[in-house]
Amino acid sequence: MAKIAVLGYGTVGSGVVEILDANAESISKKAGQPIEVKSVLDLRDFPGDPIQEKIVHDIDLVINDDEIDVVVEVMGGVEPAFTFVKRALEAGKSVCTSNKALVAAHGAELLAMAKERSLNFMFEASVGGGIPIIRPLNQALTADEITKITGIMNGTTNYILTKMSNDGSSYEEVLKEAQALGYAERNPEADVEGYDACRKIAILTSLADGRTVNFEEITTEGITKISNEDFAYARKLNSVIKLLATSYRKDGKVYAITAPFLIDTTHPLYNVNGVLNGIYVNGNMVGDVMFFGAGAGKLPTASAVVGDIIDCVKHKGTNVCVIWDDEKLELAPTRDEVRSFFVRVKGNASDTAMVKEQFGDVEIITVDGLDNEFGFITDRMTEEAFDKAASNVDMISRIRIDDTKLQ
Ligand SMILES: NC(=O)c1ccc[n+]([C@@H]2O[C@H](COP(=O)([O-])OP(=O)(O)OC[C@H]3O[C@@H](n4cnc5c(N)ncnc54)[C@H](OP(=O)(O)O)[C@@H]3O)[C@@H](O)[C@H]2O)c1
Ligand SMILES: N[C@@H](CCO)C(=O)O
Repeated sequence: MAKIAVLGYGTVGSGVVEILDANAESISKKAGQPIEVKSVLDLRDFPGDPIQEKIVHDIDLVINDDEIDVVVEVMGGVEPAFTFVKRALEAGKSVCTSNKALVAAHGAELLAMAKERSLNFMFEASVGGGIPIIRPLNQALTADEITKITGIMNGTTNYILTKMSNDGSSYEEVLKEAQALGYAERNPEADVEGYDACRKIAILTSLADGRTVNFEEITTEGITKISNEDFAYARKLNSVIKLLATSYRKDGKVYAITAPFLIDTTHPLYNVNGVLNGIYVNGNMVGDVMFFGAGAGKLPTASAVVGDIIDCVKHKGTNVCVIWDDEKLELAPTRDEVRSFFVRVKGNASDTAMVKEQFGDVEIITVDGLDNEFGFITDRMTEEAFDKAASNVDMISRIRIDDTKLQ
């Protein structure tokens, strides 16, 4: 019998307990022994909940319990999660977490601590909820040099963008729904301002490269400025607006960005809607690979955590090697990136001289009901050249265009 402790009995933590109970028999077969939740650390009591007798409020009761082999950190935030996880590893316990804030900030250090002690630090649920993406990068795709990762990596914002686009729902209303469904972060600013997706692409890029990406250096824009007018133009262009987190390697440099992008029907992520996430990976040998599934929510996320718990139990005494060290991976500047942009400007669609002077002979796009403005799509140009040209027109908004295609 393997005994574990769960830190945090919220959306994910309660899902972990539920799955270990519901699938106890098959999990026991796969792990080679039954897995029992010995204690659950939380700030609250849960009277009436079957877990109530296992609730503890003092982390020392977990750390000092020699029967506990695996600690599952699903509280969120960097502190005290970081301290608790370090203490668990120092006490000889493997750790599984869904906490991307923790992994993006301290992944390399915690992996090194686990390796030194023949333990494991696993974090499959930290990116893409229930979608397997960490293990594929660590194991199945290691023959390749990863040339590009681009994905919809935040369920909350994809849910919001899908509902706003398809049903015309208001931003505030759909954000509340996403919170009620357990998708959003405790402070949903992390979702809607793109910080959560930024941390996820930092984790994936660090795993793909083996060096650490500082997530704070990734250009990051959220979805809060996307308007119903933007969706109207997107529809006219047979396109949708998605929050993409992307990194790619070009001419020996690595670029990374998290921002809303306009994508058309030929894009591999065009049909990834609602809370679903989709992650496209290109390897220099395998070519294109796609990962798709529930990106957030109690049971999908907990499923990925329990997969890690089983792996930790199976590998007790053996470190499953993950190459991610603390050497810094320098990112190339966003201003050098080349792409097209969709732009909305103020003015009459018959008076486009200034736009054409700056951007060349672009095709003018108008939408019925949107007066005194028009849109256009630029040729491919650097971000720096775009910003310079855009400063000379009366721009309302711009959305980058991603033209990833399955090859
Ligand atoms: N929800 C998802 O779909 C999802 C998906 C993937 C990853 N994640 C990640 O998984 C983690 C947990 O998310 P969640 O949605 O399950 O959050 P949650 O519902 O807020 O649950 C967190 C739980 O931890 C407890 N907690 C917080 N600080 C604590 C402390 N210092 N000591 C003991 N207990 C503490 C909270 O108690 P109180 O409520 O009393 O504060 C709460 O019960 C986060 O890192 C999140 O980013 C979530
Ligand atoms: N808040 C996150 C949870 C899953 O990481 C999201 O919406 O994707």
